[in-house]
Amino acid sequence: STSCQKRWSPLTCAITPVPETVSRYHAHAVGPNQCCSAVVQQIAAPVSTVWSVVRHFDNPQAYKHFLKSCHVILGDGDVGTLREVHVISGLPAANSTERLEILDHERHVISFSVVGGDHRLANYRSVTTLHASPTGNGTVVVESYVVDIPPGNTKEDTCVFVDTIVRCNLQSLAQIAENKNRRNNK
Ligand SMILES: C[C@H](/C=C/[C@]1(O)[C@@]2(C)CO[C@]1(C)CC(=O)C2)CC(=O)O
Repeated sequence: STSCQKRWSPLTCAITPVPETVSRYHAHAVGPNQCCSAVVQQIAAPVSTVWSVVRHFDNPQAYKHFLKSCHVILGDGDVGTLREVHVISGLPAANSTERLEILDHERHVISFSVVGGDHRLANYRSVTTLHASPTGNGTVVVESYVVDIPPGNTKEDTCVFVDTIVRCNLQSLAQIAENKNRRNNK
């Protein structure tokens, strides 16, 4: 897996057309007291393997290691389902109530919004899309978000905080998907 966020070279970006799911799903309306960013993670496993992990809205803790538990409080796993997650100790957060906004198994798009909870990221919404790597049979994950800047915080600090958590989550997703891919290929 990658040890840090991999940036595409200008050449790669120049010759790789932007998939329509990137332009369509990662464009966020950002208000004056909000911040927005995106994290890109390369994974050495096929999109189908990565999707088999990230698609389970009721089991984020499978790869999000800041979460210690999750249970569904409403819905059947489709758009509109509500989950409540509980956070490990040590973070400025205890729990969060989150709504599934998009779950597209064809385009490999999952999106959720935070609708409540005891934490500081009000109106957090993220979109995660999976793309087959331009070369080889790996996956490029793009996760973007928009969130209110908490009172007393700067835009930069908010982005650093959220980018750090998202990057950890995607690095963990890479490990899990690559391990699963190795097991599948045994
Ligand atoms: C940044 C985002 C999650 C954040 C949190 O889940 C939370 C909603 C409660 O605990 C956190 C781990 C940190 C926080 O302050 C707000 C990443 C993700 O889960 O996709």
